[in-house]
Amino acid sequence: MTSKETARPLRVLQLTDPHLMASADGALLGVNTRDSLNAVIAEVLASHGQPDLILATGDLAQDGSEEAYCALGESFTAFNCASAWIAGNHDKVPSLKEVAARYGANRRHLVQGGWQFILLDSSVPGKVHGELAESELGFLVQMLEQNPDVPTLVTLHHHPVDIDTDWMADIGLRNREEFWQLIDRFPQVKIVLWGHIHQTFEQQRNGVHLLATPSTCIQFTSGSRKFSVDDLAPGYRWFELQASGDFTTEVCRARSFEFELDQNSTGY
Ligand SMILES: Nc1ncnc2c1ncn2[C@@H]1O[C@@H]2COP(=O)(O)O[C@H]2[C@H]1O
Repeated sequence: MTSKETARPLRVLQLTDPHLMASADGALLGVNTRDSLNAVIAEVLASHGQPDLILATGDLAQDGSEEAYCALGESFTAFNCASAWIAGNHDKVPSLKEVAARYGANRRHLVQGGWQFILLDSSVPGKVHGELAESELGFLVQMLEQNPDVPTLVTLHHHPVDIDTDWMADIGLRNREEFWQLIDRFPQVKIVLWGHIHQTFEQQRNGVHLLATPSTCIQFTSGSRKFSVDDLAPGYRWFELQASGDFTTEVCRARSFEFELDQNSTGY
């Protein structure tokens, strides 16, 4: 292997909140969610090419159906790499895990390209908000203690900090203080990444980059007090991770996807 090859960054794709449904016609506020996911995937391949790893960060299905998870797996066959799927509030964990296992995507820990990826399940059956069970927090600590010198990305579905979108204040991660007390003990954590908020979010906290990403279907209006959807195109997040712990990231959108969003909706 040449020195140039060893310096190649790990290319990681985050796809989030696709809200797929059992029916191929399934739509959220007028947007066909399979079509929008496939438009995002086409944009990834045209703009960035093949990733080395895909993180699918929850609300993979709107209806928790096996058909929806199979549709996700089939869409991901456009990529040559592994993916890892986590649950959001709309998912049904048993079905998700069963189908994810068929696609080799039922993973909660990976070490690749000199980075560690820890995937946490913050879903609470029947609830919109998130919470990390003791078992998830224990797993997080165990992995961080076992890999003290490995730059780390931690991902979950729910937002673990306040965002400037008031109607979402009560539907983030409830036990976030416990989460941050743990993260604060481990300086190798470089990134905390989530979905759920259907919008771009980028901040820093104690040197940790806090990142969230548009949905592959509909978008919520940043800064809105009430439920509100924005007509921004579906999107994804791309990372280039160096083994040193340095990284770049950007959010991109499916530029040629045409859709008619029901902007008068007051919720779903
Ligand atoms: N008008 C609304 N007010 C509050 N919450 C809502 C409203 N409409 C939908 N929701 C919930 O808020 C969630 C935010 O993102 P989800 O896609 O998880 O699913 C959404 C619904 O469960």
